[in-house]
Amino acid sequence: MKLLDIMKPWIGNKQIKNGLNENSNVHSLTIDDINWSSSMIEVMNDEGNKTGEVTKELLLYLLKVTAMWMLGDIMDKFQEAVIAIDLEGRIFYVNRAYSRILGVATRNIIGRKIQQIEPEAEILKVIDTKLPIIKKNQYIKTLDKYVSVHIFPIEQDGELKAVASIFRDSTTLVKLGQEVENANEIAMSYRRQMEAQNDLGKLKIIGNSPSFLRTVSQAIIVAKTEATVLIKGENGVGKEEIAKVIYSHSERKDRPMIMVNCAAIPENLIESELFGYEGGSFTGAKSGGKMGKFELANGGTLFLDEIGDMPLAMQSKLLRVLENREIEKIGRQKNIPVDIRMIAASNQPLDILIKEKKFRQDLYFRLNIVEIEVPSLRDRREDIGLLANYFLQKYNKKYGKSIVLSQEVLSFLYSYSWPGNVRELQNCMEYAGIMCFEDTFKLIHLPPHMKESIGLTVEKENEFDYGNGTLKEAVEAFEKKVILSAISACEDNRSKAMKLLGLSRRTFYRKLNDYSIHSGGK
Ligand SMILES: Nc1ncnc2c1ncn2[C@@H]1O[C@H](COP(=O)(O)OP(=O)(O)OP(=O)(O)O)[C@@H](O)[C@H]1O
Repeated sequence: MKLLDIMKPWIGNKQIKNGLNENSNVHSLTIDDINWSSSMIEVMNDEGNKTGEVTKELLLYLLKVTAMWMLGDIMDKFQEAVIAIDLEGRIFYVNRAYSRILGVATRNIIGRKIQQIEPEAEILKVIDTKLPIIKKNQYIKTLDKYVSVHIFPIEQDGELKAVASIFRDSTTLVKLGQEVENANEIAMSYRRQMEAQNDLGKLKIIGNSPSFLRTVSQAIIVAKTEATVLIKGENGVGKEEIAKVIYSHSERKDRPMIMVNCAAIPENLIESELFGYEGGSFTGAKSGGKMGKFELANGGTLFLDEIGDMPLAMQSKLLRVLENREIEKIGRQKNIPVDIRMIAASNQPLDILIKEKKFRQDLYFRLNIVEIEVPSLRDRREDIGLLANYFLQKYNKKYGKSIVLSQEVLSFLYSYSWPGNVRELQNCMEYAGIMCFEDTFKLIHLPPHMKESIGLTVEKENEFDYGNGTLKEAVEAFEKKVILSAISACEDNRSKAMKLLGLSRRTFYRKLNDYSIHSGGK
């Protein structure tokens, strides 16, 4: 390999004076032949004949200059920006990518001190520390760009001479990464929704609306933790169902879940119900004592429904349990340690109860570690059809029927305000399951309060004229009316009316005869 051939692209065919013979062929200096111990280096032609001489210093200088040109040209091809500063911070080298990424011309940078351009520049730190810095995806505010930087000291014979920095514009990469992350997030949320849907299938809880699926996803996520959860939502929205989702997805699913409806326990019994008592601790106490719900739930989960109805004195006790994780059993000297995962639910706005001093704020904060809101049925009307059909099938099975929803009822269900939420819808379907003896569930089969809401007349019991006769006459008149309305509700289908009334064939026909009820219910 010819050494000067390497230099050729940079120094061209110019003959180098000052040490090289006028006639020497600079292309013919062969690396392998150089005798570096000599102060003069011989230059040969291609045939191997000596054509001249060059001093070692000059050759070394040429090599350095060439190397710099060469490297400079190579570094200008880099996508990465390169900058080098001396120990005073003066910039003595930048490549083309540097001026492109920073948007400044090289001539405006070379010779300037980096302190004037960027006083806080990381590169300055390396002058003091002599330690390299590697940073990925640093956001540069002034450029609105992300860069990955590698700053390193340049030392010669153990002495720091300069500091260089190579950095890459990683904005596209970072943005791509962010997009991938977003895509992952979306995929995750779809996955969670899918899981939620599968779980709904297993749990027999119905709903496909985004807001309901979000609630279920939240429940599944929080289930894996030990956090106390407060479930909020109107009456009958399915708070208890969500509590079951949390329980069935938690680590404690194999241990008991004890449910307490705080509104259903009389105030004077709530303490003994929750905390239990030792035998003989008060008059009327069972001799063997009683385990409270907390003790029963030990190691498992306690679901306190309607927490807003808990008396204030009990709230203080509950707060103590949550803080100390031990219960004070009535009549017992020593507290009992408990390990309980708490889930509470309320359909009352606790913030208002707090303002009215009916609910302790400190207890609220203790319970409300994670809050889950179950949306009202009004706010997820997409679920109405699904739920209605689910309940109708359930009650069809229970009452041996095969009723289907009519379009008019379905439209009504979608437009109704559902103050009682899912429970009201469930009751409506059960009512139809009992009262409808046709194949189609029509408006007339809706429960009375719903019929009234759309102006359908409802026969009221107290509108019945019992007359002034004997009790027997009044009972007979009433019986006739009930039979007639059953026949009418079943559109003159007597077998259905018979079933609706719960009468045997013989009794039914005897009564038709007794009351002279003939065709068409007349
Ligand atoms: N998504 C659902 N899928 C199927 N059934 C549901 C769903 N949500 C609620 N239900 C049913 O509706 C009824 C009321 O639900 P739940 O008791 O969970 O409501 P809640 O909000 O706890 O009521 P409350 O405010 O009275 O305590 C229950 O019979 C329950 O099984």
